Order: sequence, then C-alpha cells, then structure tokens
Amino acid sequence: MLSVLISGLVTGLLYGLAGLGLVVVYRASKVMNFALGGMGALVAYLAKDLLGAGIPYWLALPICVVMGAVLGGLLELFIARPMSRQSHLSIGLATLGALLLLEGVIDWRWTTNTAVLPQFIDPAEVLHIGGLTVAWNSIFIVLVAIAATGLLVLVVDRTSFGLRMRAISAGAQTSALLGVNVRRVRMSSWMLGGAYGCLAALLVIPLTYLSPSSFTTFLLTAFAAVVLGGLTSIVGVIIGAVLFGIAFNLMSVYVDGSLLSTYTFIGVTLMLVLRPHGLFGRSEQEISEPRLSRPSRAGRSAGAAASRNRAAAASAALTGPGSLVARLPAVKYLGWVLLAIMLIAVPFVLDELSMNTAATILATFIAVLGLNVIAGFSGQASLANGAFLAIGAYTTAYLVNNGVDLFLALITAAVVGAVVGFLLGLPATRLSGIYLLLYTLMFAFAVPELIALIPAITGGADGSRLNPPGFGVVDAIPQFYLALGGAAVSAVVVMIAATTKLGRTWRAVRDSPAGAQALGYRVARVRLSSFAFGSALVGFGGGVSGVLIGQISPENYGVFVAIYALLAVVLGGSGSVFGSLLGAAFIVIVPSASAGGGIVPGEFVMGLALVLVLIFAPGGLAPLLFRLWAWLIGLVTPRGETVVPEAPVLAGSLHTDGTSVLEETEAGSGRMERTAVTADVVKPAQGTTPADLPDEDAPRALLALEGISAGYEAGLVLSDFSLEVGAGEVVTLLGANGAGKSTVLRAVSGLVPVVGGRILWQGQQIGSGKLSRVERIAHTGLGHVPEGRGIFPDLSVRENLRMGYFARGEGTGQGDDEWERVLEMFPILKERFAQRAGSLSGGQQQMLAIARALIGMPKLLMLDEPSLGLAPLVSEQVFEKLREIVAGGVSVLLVEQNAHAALELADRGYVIQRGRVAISGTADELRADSRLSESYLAVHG
Ligand SMILES: Nc1ncnc2c1ncn2[C@@H]1O[C@H](COP(=O)(O)OP(=O)(O)OP(=O)(O)O)[C@@H](O)[C@H]1O
Repeated sequence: MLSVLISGLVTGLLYGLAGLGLVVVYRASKVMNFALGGMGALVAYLAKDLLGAGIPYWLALPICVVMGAVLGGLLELFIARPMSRQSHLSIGLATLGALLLLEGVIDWRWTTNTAVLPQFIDPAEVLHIGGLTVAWNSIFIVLVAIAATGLLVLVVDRTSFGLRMRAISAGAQTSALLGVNVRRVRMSSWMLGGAYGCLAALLVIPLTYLSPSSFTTFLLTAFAAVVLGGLTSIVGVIIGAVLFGIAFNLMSVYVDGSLLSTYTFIGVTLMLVLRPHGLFGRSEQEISEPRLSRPSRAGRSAGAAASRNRAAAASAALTGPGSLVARLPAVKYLGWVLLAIMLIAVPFVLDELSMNTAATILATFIAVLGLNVIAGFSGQASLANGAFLAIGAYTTAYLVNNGVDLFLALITAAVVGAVVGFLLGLPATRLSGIYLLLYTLMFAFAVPELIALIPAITGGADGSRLNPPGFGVVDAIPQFYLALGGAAVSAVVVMIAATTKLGRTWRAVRDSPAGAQALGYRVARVRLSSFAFGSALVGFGGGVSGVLIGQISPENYGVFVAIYALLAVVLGGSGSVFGSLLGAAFIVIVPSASAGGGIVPGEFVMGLALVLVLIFAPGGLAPLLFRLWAWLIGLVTPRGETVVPEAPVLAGSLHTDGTSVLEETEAGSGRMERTAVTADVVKPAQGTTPADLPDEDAPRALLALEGISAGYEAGLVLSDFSLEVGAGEVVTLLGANGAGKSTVLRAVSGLVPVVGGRILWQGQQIGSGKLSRVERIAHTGLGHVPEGRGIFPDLSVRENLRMGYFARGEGTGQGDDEWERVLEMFPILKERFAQRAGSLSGGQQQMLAIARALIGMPKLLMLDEPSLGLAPLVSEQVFEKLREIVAGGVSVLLVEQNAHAALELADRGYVIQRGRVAISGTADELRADSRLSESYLAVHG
C-alpha cells in the first residue's frame, strides 16, 4: 500500500511538473500549449544522443531543459506572436499543429520506433527504510519536483517578472498602458513553460518508454490533473496533480485498471460540473478591456485599394446585384455540379487504389463535416470525434452482423450518435474553451475502454468485422458509391440546415453567446442541438468508414483521429461544407503519401500546413479557393456587366514605419480577424515627421493632435480631429456617448492606430521611432487611466501600486519619495495595502487607479471618465484629489461626462461630436456657450 502511495506521489508530482509547463503559458497567454508533448519528446531524444556521446547525465539534463526553454521561445515567436490577434483557441490549435510538426521532426531525425532513455539514477540503487524499498531515482524526482515548484512559486509571487505575469494574465492592454512590455513577459513565460515541461519529460520518459508521442499521452493526462487542481494556483496544480496521481495508482491496483480512463472521465465530468475552476482554483477576474480591431489594412494605400477593387469586382461578378449569379443562378452551384460529375466518374477513370483513397476521403468528409457543425458552425471545439466514429462503426457492425440491412444500420448509427451526442452535450453546454476540450478528450479516452468492456457486442480488443453483403473488401466500386452517396446526403443536409433558422442560431451563438442570449436565443439549447446534429453525422460517417475498413477495432479510434479531424476543419475552413471536403482530402492524402515512401513525414507536412494556414489564412483554404473561383468567373464575365461597389479608399500613410502601434501591442487579441472594408473616406494625411528628430517648427504644446483620423475595423471614428494640451494645462474633452472621446485617448496611447494626420507628444510623433509601442509611450511620461479604471482585481492594493513603477521604464522599486507622497495623498490605500483590489469600493478603485498612475510620475495624466458610476459625494472626492494633482504641476487631459465638474477644474475644453471638434475654448467660454449648456450643463449641472 505504502509503495503504491509513493509511486502515486512520484507520478502525481510529474503530472504537476508537466502541468506547470502548461499553466505558466496559460497564465500569460490564455493558451494551452499542446506542442509541449512534442517538445518533451524531442529533448528526450536529444538527451539520449548526448548520453550516447558520453556527456554525463548531470550535464545533459540541464542542457536539454535549456533546449526546452529555447523551443518554448521559438513557439512564442513564430506561432503565438504572429497570431496574437486571433482567438486563444486558434493559437491552441496552432500548437497542435506544432506538435505534429515536432513529431514529424523526430520521425525524420530519429525514429518512429520506441526506445529507452536511462533513468538519472540507476534503478538498482535503492534505499531501505524498514520494510520499504524506495528507488533513489524516485527520491531524486520528488526533490527536483518540489524544488522546481517552490522556485516557481517564488518567481510568480515575489519577483517583478511574476507580478507582470499575473498582471497581463488579468489585462494585457492595461499592463501595456502601465509600461509593461507584454511581448517580453509572454516570451519569458513560454520559455519558462518549455523548461518545466521538458524537465518533466526528462524525468518521466525514463520511467516508461521513449517514442515521438509518448510524452504527449502523458501530457494529456497531466492536462486533466491540472484542470482538476485549478489553473489559477501553482500549489493547487501540484496538490491536485498529486491527488490525481495517487488516486490513479490506487485505482489501477485495487479497482479495475482497465477502466481507468472511464473513471477519470466520470471524475472530470463531476468536477467540471460541480467546481468548474478546479479543486483549488477560483474564478479569475479579468479586466474588461475593449477589443481593438484595426481599420481595414486593405484600405491603407492606393495600391491596396486598387487590388481590392479588382477583388470586389470578382466577387460582385459572382454574387452582386445584376451579376452573373443573379442572371444565371445555376452558376452558384456550378462548382458543386462539376465536382459531383467528377466524383461519379471516379470508378471509370481511376485505378482501384486511387478509388479506395477517394472513398476514404468521402467517408472522412462526413465525419469532418459533423465536427464542423459542432466546432465550425456553433463554435464548440471538441476532441470526441474518434469516439463518435467508433460508436457509429460498432453500431453498424453489430446490426449488420445480426442481419439488419446496411442502410437501416447506418441510419441507426446516426440516431445513436445523436443520442450520445445529446447526452454528452448536456454538461458540455456549460463548458467552453479548454474545459470543453478536456471534457471531450476524456470522453475520447473512455470510449475505447467501454468498447473493450462488452466483447459480446464489440468483439473486445480483437475488434469486429463489418462486411455487409455486396460491400465487402473486394467490392471496391459499391464501397465507393456508398461513400459518395453518404457524403452527398450529408453535404446536402448540412447545406439545408445552414440556411434554416437552426443554422443561423448556431452561428449567432458562435459569434456572440451573450449577444445571442440578449436576442432571446437559448444558448444551451442551441449548442445542444449542434452537438446532437454533428454527432449524428459523425456516427453515420463512422458506419460508412467502418464498411471501408472492414475490420474495426478500438485502435482505429484513438485521440489522434480527433486531432486530425479538428485539423481538417481548421485547414479546410471552419463553418464551410466545401472546406470540410478539402480538409478531409488533406488528412487522408498527406499521411498515406508519406507512408508510401514520401521524403518528409506526413505529420510534419500536416503540422506545418496547419500552422501556416492558421497564421496566414485563418479562415482556412476554402475561402481562398472561393476567391479564386470568383476571380475566374470574373474573368469570363463580359466587361461592364458587373456592378462594382464603390470601393472606399483610405489615402495617406499610417505611420512612418508603415506599421500600426496596435499591431505591436497585441491589444486586440482574442478576436478573429476578418477583412472588412471600411466605408469611410478620410482626408489625406498631412505628411509625417521622423519621430526622433525634433520637429522643424517644434510645437510648444506638450501634446498636439493634428487633424487625426483613427478608428476600428468597423469604421473610422475620428476624422480631422485636432487638440492641444500645453505644459501644466488642464484640458477637458466633452461629448455625448459614442462621440469618440475614449478613442482620442487610445490613439494618443498608441492603442488605436492613426491612419491620417499625426499626434505629437513632446514634439515626437506617436507611432514611430521610440514611440512605436504602447509601453514605450508610457515610459515617456504619458499616464492613461482607462475607462473602467483598469484595476487588477486579483492583485493586492500594494501590488497594483507597484505596477505604477513600470511606467517609468524601470523595474518595480518601492519606497521612494513619490511612493510616500502618493500614499500620503491617498491614506485609505495604505490602510488597505494587503487587500485584494477587486474588493475595494468603486471610489477606492478609482483612487487606486489614479494613485498608480501617479507613481509612474506622468507629465501628462489622461483620465477617462473618472467619475463614472460613482455616487456624487465620492465623485466630488475624486475631483478633490484631481485638484491636488493639478496643483502639483501635472498636466491633465480629462474625459468627463460631468461637464460642470470638468470645466471647474479645466483651463480649456473641447466638445467632440461624431469624431470632430464641434466647439472649443477656455473653460469660461465653454460655460457661457449656450450650445453646451443646452446639451450638457443643463443635464449634468
Ligand atoms: N473596440 C471598439 N471596436 C469597434 N468600435 C468601437 C470600439 N470602441 C468604440 N467603438 C466605437 O467607436 C465610437 C466611439 O466610441 P468611444 O468609446 O471613443 O466614444 P466615447 O465618446 O468615449 O463614448 P463613451 O462615453 O460611450 O465611452 C462608438 O461608435 C463605438 O461604437
């Protein structure tokens, strides 16, 4: 018993260590780095080579851990960073691509065969304590794991890096405004995660075996252990993992080892339903930050506009009013008809081998399409595809082997798929992101066990034959037409569903669950319907592909089947029927081509393709082909017959270096990019000035906005907007909701790119040279307290204040004169030093936000609606503090709804209306202006 507990402890600590590798990255980037599995295997092979070359273990181990850190850094640099504006899930999928790529590299350089990596300490070396024998290697693992965990706790809780990491986990944009270099922190986290994951791999692989995917399998279980412990607490992760390891070992010895994954699935399900944030985790509060999309890139230059004109012409040729499509509706389906004819002709033109491949593609297409309904149409990424394929195949086999007609059996497989999908979907509708992935992954692990459990029906581990009369292994042509018929029916059913209300609600829920709920949709029910619908298709596809395989067994349906299916959805195009076909063709052809003597391993090609598509064509291959098709149709359309929409042109340059400040800050992360056309036409830029050189006629103003245009993907908000703030001046910016006030402040801070005009800050142009990134702008003395205060809720008051130091471009110091002065000014904060900032009252949070900005010693303090949501008395206290700050000589740019209070404080003011300056003048002039008193002062006075 004791030895089982000890081995459980060792396993648990290793799960924990691997889990920490995942958690560190997750905390900084909200991404599950699945590539860690491949990284661990790669460094283990490297370790084997180093040991083989005579390098001692004590040296090889740290070399390989450093290598893990380097791999982590490369992943951040080449995958996470270019994708930083995409959803976390997309980046997670790209790491799956990187996993395949790394496995391909291992295949290429080393082998696909299993090997053995020796243990650090010879297993023969044991310690006898009483009657107990413990291997020294186990003691070594326990000590290393405890030391590594302790070190990480110290780093995260006590160092400046840890503080920055926790801060960006709650709000990357706000951290950047405070001067934190978000990219650098993320890079360090990926490196740290790589080192921890690879250390775990080097300790665990010697206990099992070495193969390209052995550490991935371990890591997927570690993933479960980590989520059980809770992602927010490092110690929680380790304790959760140890409990998991011990329970796992006890079960495998005392209960039924053959049902381990099933018990895990049940445990994970209960945990996710009862404690969604794990045993020791808690719901982490994040700062609500705006998603800042850029104005359309296509509109930034005349050249781009011209090419967009051509693309628009081509699209209009296909779909626009008066277009070819409008005149001849059949053209819309021309592609499908051509494809159908080609497919029907396959048996007449292709040899048997190629025909079998085509049949496999079609059967795979059905399953990929089913997953696309779940993941692409309704936005629920699932790893249970292999399990549903198995359910469909076994149902079909059982019925056919008992004399049921094949077609009836296939329909039953679809019904069983739908029912199981519905049941699985019940808890799934409450889950999203990695929690949903984990849940479906555990289900995928459990199903093969359950299949083996009922050998009377499934044939157990030996599998089951599925050779319906007329469709046996030698009947290639009927098999092909079965797959083609199944694929055609599935495609038509999905196409019809997509155009009905059902399909529209799927997409509405995918694009914005909250928005869909506000519109009256029952989100859970909609998700459940897509889960059941998609699973029915996958079950049906399982039956069809089972007929093609002939002899089915649990190994056909491992978790990699699901990973490949997800890959096919993303590669082809999520939410696209044609994309599913492309994706299916890819995952069938590439591995079989490489198995047939290809030079490059199939995993490598698939992984690389997935990564490249996700980075450069996030919509998948189908939209690209569609554009090509539209272009071809455009070519054959007689000139002058198409209606080309007026293509708007955004003239003028963005920045002198051609890049937006926003692109570099990752401020808009979490949103899928879509290329939209901006409808506004803006005036040309007024020329640019090299930022690092003093301006020729240097402005006296501290801050000068000179006819700027700026906005978002949906359209420009500011146009020809000018404003100045002099040294020591207090300027207020007034305007109605949505007028563009916050956008002005965001443009100054570099969060929103300026596409026309320029902003000069102390004579240098924002967006270029030294001022090309948000955090660098903050370092030059520009303080920005954003709308909603931007307090880090889970950091203490003291830690929030320490964040202020980053704005000076230094590390976190404390206790200097400024610190003391600020605390004197806000004594309440000193009283609440150790308290969680999220537990402060609204007024105190506002004081904290202002105090934190002051610690950064700003020359100009920009405040976005500091009185928002505060009771009048508290709001008056905030203004009292602002008066003190102004008396101290800090310039202020104040955005306020309360015009009365703002004009009392300000020297001058501007009123903004629909992105332009409507009125400007001194505070007295504005107070006397009847237009202003009608619209603001009367209401707020
Ligand atoms: N992140 C964003 N993405 C797209 N559009 C946005 C975004 N933020 C604001 N907008 C749009 O830009 C316009 C101006 O918004 P902005 O927040 O600058 O106005 P505001 O004057 O500060 O008003 P409010 O007091 O409501 O914040 C609005 O039409 C708004 O819908």
